Amino acid sequence: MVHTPPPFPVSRPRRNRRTDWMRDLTRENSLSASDLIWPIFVREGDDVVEPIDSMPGVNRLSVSRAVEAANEAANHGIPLIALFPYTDPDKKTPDAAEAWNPENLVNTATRAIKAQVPDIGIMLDVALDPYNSDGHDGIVREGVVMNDETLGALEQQALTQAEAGADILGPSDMMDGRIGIIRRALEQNDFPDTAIMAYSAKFASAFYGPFRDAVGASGALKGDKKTYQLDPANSDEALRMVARDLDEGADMVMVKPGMPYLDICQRVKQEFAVPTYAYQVSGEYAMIAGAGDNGWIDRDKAMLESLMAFKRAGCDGILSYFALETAKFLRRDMDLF
Ligand SMILES: NCC(=O)CCC(=O)O
Repeated sequence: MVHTPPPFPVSRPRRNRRTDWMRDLTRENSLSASDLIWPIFVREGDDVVEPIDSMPGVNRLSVSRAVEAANEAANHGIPLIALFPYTDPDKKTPDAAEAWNPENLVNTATRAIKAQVPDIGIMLDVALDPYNSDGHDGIVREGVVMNDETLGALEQQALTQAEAGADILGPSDMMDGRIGIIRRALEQNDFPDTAIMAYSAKFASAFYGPFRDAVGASGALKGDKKTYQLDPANSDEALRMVARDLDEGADMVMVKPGMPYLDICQRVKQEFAVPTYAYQVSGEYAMIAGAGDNGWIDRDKAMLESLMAFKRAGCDGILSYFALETAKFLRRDMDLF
C-alpha cells in the first residue's frame, strides 16, 4: 500500500531531497555494471575497428578486437555480451544457410572469446535476418515469411551456436513455436545448460533503423516485419507471448524496444516475476548519443537516466549500446543524479 502524505505542513516531502546523502539514502533503485548486457558488432578482417555512422561511438570490430572488447567489458563487471554479425552481402542467400555455418562470424568470435575471456557470458541471437538476402527473420516464399519452414533453420542455427559455446541463446525471430523447438533440440543434443532469453515482446518498431545499418540488413529488407513482430498498440498480446515462451522453456524474457515500452516491462515483471530484460535498441541509442554529441542534451546524464528508468520499471537488466560507457562511468564513482 502506498502511504498518502498528510497535508502540508505536517508533511514536507522536500526534507528527504535536501542533500546528496539524503537522496542517496532514500533512493529506491540502483544501477550497476552487473545490470548491463553489451551488444558488440563483429565483422570480417584483421584488427579492424569500423565506426557505424548512425550509431556515433559504436564500432564494428574484427574478431581480435572483439576479444579485446569482451575483456574490457569483463574487467568492468559486465556479466554478458551479445554478438551480432555484419555479414558480407555475398554470404546472404534466400535460405540463410550462413546462419548455421559452424565457422560463421559469431560462432568464430564466440570460440575466440571463450578461449581468452572465459569469465564473461556470451549471448547469440537466433534469427535469420543477418544472413537472409530478403532481410527477414524467417525464410520467405513468394513474399510470405514461412513460419514452420523457418523453425528447422532456427533449430540448426541454435545448435551450432550452443556447440560454439554460447551461454545464452536469444531467439529474436518471433516465429510461432520456436522456443519449444530450440529447447527440445538443446536437450536432445546434450546442451541442457544452454539458457534461452526469449525476445518475447518484440515490437515492429521504427527504432531498429541504425541496427539494420550496423549489420548491413537495411538495403536487403523487403517490406516490413509486421506479420511476425508485435503491433506497437498492443500490450495484452505481449503478455500472452511471454506466457507462451515461458511455457515452451524460456529461462528469461525480453521486451524490445525499451524506452517506448516501459509499461510492457512493468506488466511483464509484475505478472510473471521471472528474469525480465529490456533492449534499449539502436534508435534509442542514436537519439541520446546524437543529441548529446550535438550539445542538445547532456549525454552522460541522459544515458544514466534512461537506464535507471528500466530498473524502476522492474527490469533485471538492460541490453544497451551504452553498457561499457556506463560501466566505466559507474566505476569512476561519479554521482548519478
Ligand atoms: N535482434 C537484435 C536487434 O534487432 C537489435 C535492434 C536494435 O538495436 O535496433
